[in-house]
Amino acid sequence: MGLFVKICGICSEGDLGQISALGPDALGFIQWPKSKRYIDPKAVGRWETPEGMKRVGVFVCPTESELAHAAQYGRFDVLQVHRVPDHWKMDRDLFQGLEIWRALNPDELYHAESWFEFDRFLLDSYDSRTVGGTGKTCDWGKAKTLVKSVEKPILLAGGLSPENVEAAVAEVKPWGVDVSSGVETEPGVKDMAKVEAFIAACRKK
Ligand SMILES: O=C(O)c1ccccc1NCC(=O)[C@H](O)[C@H](O)COP(=O)(O)O
Repeated sequence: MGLFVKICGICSEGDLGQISALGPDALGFIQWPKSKRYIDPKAVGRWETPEGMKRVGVFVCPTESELAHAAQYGRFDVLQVHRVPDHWKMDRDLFQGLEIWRALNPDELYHAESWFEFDRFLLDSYDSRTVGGTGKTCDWGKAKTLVKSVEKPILLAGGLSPENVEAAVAEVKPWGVDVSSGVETEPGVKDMAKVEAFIAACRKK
């Protein structure tokens, strides 16, 4: 299988339609109300997406009831959680059939004991002022070490763009990549030329 590509922070049905046509593997919808990219799960639920393209709901330290509500209304396939405490657990039985991805920054190696709970990991940069969509690259050297040492698939995120994604993939060798601000004109508004260039760079052999 080739590199898995996720375009995150989609806020409108118009952007969604155009991005879907460009063929990424996953589409991300921010479920954190403080984000400029927040989108109501009920709106997401009304939007159609191509068969097999994963719908990812992105949360910050969510409660189980918040996850259940959004998963139901947004029709998500994946729940991606950011900033959950070290020993955060969830009742996987309540979310059967859904994948759970955990966002980490490359310094959080010490989370290892709770890693088995998650299906995938997303390595993102850390910013004390906000959570995701920062446009800041994370430490690719540390990310590379993590990719080698952790058995589960890892997506690299943080500050990726059409210009640097090939170099990032060559260095880190992640299972997948995730981008948001590197393909935007402003927070929540995607630039289709950049999305297309990003996906093309990811698909280059
Ligand atoms: O994008 C947001 O506003 C956001 C807010 C809260 C939690 C996560 C958020 N984004 C998550 C993502 O998966 C982004 O794609 C990832 O952080 C990379 O962002 P960027 O550096 O802008 O490419």
